[in-house]
Amino acid sequence: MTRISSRSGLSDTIAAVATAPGHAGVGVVRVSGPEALAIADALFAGRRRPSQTPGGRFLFGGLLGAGGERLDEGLCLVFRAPHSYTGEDVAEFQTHGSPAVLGEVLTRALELGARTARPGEFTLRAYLAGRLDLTQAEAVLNLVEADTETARKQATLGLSGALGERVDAVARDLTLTLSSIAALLDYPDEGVPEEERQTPLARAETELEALLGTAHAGRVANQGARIALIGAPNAGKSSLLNALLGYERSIVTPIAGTTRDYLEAGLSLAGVPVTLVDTAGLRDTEDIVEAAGVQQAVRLAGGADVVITLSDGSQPREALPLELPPTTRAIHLRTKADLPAAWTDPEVLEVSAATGAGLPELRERLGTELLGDVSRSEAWLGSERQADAARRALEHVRLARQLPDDLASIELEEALLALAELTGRDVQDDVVDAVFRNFCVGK
Ligand SMILES: Nc1nc2c(c(=O)[nH]1)N(C=O)[C@@H](CNc1ccc(C(=O)N[C@@H](CCC(=O)O)C(=O)O)cc1)CN2
Ligand SMILES: Nc1nc2c(ncn2[C@@H]2O[C@H](COP(=O)(O)OP(=O)(O)OP(=O)(O)O)[C@@H](O)[C@H]2O)c(=O)[nH]1
Ligand SMILES: [Mg+2]
Repeated sequence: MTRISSRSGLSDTIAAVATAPGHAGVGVVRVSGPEALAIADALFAGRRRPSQTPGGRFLFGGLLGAGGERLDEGLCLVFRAPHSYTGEDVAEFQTHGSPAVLGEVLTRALELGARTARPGEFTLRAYLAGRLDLTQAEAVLNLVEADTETARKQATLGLSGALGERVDAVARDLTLTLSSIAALLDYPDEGVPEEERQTPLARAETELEALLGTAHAGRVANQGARIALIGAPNAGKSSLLNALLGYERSIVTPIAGTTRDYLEAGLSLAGVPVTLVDTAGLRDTEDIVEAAGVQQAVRLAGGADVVITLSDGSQPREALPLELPPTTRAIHLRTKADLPAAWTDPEVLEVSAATGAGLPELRERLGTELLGDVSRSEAWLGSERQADAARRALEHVRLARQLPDDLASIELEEALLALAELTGRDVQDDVVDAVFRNFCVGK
């Protein structure tokens, strides 16, 4: 991917295919910048010239090659600055969704003076035009990549500006405190009344803590999570994987040691994209293939976001031959609940892959482990970059609460800088570049 520098070449006109590679009903080429409508005039022949068409309209007509031949028939959408996604003049060509047509239309736009858009450059332009803040731009990225309901909901919330508003509310409290400190600095004997200083700061601290509490859920919603199934041979790991998936993905037999190589399968759980990992049953074994599988299982348990341990409820209980680190998010299951129980434990969830008993409860527990108890109607932090900035802001606010007025001011300025970086209101070019580098071309 080309490295972008966010402020260079912004007066150019850019073009890209906006739809996914491959064949589809309709495909879109987008052109944005000062020459967009002039390019459209040369590329498109309809009832009217695009440059003579008011913004917000579409034209039906022919898309023309260099010799005036028809490449396809399609639509031209006309947007006029500042009333477009980027804030610039934009022409969109909606063609039949063939890579051949889209490739030739794009080539023609480039011949007519556009240059290929860099990854995320349409959205970058929207950000630089002040139409989106950086949290909204990142929400666009998360929305394009969303596969599941929770990811989609959070991205839509972020796109509406809800996350930026949460951050701005904190920033207002910090500014308020800073100004009351500044107003009293000339009167060194007075100091800011404790209450005037602590109330907004306490509120800011609480809100930043709440925001940071959403970072894990945000990461899981956007990146997904890995859930490893761990237990002795025959505990019912593969059966549970199949039951959760709703189809027979993994081989199940009464022979202990059936699963040797690990196996992954994707599904949506709690509206979150999840990879379930079935592993070899843990035991000492002479079989070198199985032993390698057991080693893998231990490694997979270590790398999983959640570990589900399974113990056969119809057999005498045996301890898991594996120490999970105390920080592991683990759910313990007693399997084969349809059979007479050889043991019970109120701490352990009972499930039966055979009857489906306990699976709704298991899905709910998994939802809690994955997302925590954050409110789904509030905006969550949507990237590591945002979480990092929020963390720095929180540290400065905490310090400010313990320091005398003049030193507190310095910490509050720092906290405000971190928040401005979060929303992108005041941010270094390289941070912006790093955000947009993750986009695809055409977005
Ligand atoms: N064809 C197409 N569909 C798309 C986009 C696009 O660029 N093209 N979008 C891009 O990712 C998203 C929609 N986002 C957009 C946001 C603002 C404007 C826009 O023109 N706004 C003007 C006019 C508003 C109005 O007419 O009410 C404005 O805000 O002034 C267009 C698309 C999703 N669907
Ligand atoms: N009655 C009953 N039998 C089950 C249940 N789940 C699994 N079994 C049986 O238990 C045996 C082992 O099941 P698997 O799912 O292959 O167990 P596993 O943990 O994957 O075993 P390995 O791959 O050998 O480690 C099979 O005969 C299953 O039919 C259940 O919920 N109820
Ligand atoms: Mg198995």
